[in-house]
Amino acid sequence: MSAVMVEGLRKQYGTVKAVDGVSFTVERGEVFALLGPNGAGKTTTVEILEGHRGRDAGHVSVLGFDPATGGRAYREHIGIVLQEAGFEEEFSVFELVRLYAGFYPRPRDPDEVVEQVGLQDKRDARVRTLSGGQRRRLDLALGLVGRPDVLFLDEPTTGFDPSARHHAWELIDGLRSLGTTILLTTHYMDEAQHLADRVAVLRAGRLAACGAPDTLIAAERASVLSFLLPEGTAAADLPPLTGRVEVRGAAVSVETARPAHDLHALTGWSLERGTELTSLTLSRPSLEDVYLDLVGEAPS
Ligand SMILES: Nc1ncnc2c1ncn2[C@@H]1O[C@H](COP(=O)(O)OP(=O)(O)OP(=O)(O)O)[C@@H](O)[C@H]1O
Repeated sequence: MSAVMVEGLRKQYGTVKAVDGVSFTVERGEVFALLGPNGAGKTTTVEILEGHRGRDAGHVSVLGFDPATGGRAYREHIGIVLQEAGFEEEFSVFELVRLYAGFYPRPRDPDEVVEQVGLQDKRDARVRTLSGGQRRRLDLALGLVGRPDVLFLDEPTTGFDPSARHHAWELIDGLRSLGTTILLTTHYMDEAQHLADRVAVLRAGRLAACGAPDTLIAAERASVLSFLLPEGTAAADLPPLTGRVEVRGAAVSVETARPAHDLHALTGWSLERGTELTSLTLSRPSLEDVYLDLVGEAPS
């Protein structure tokens, strides 16, 4: 059985269709990222899965529970890291993590968790004295401490400095290797590409695409070969290529679904003529390129 099953999910606020017939599954042990511009319906979807919001229609199951009616038994199996968690400001980091550990039947060791998220230096600091990034790490600690089977991470690294982000990625990779199923939302495409086994792109409450990043990239976008025309040659001299050739001055780019074939034809042609293909590059499209094609705007 999949860890998460969503079928025909709908949620409307007044006239706004926040989630408009969304279906997907997340397998056990998978890291799954929900992507989409502001207002696309990511948080609404995740909060319905967490049991924090009701739905208007559709079927939802997480670990066999309906989040709307699963109650405490359900919540003992999940961990939640919210975008804006309100904390007890006068607690110390350790006290708060230990308090949360007490809510779960088989928690992780609070000291280990504090160390895992890189807050050991702040173990005894009051929560109110933490920086924004340190608070986000505390959020992560509170989500982890209950040893959840499914962990929901809403924009887990927003506000992190680059090294804290890489540290969080390692932590999430580590949780995956322990078999934790992770559903995260993010606006960082490099994060999704690095962490997620599969991604779903939401646009205006609907699923625009779903699949492994590499599969989506291969399906949606060709690779681009670029180089400078050797001196004394013209575009008309180029060998037959499968891709679409664009020439601007001496700069040639070839958008191709068969990069090995076209690269071979070009390098063979160049060697035969005793020339060099200066500035030759083969660029692999990124998830961000595909995302922009799908949602028609920059990630926000
Ligand atoms: N409680 C609410 N009342 C009314 N409208 C809401 C409510 N919550 C969300 N919406 C609307 O539903 C739509 C989807 O919002 P949601 O927060 O799910 O998007 P999101 O993809 O998480 O966006 P972001 O990237 O900004 O977090 C938006 O148009 C939003 O204004």
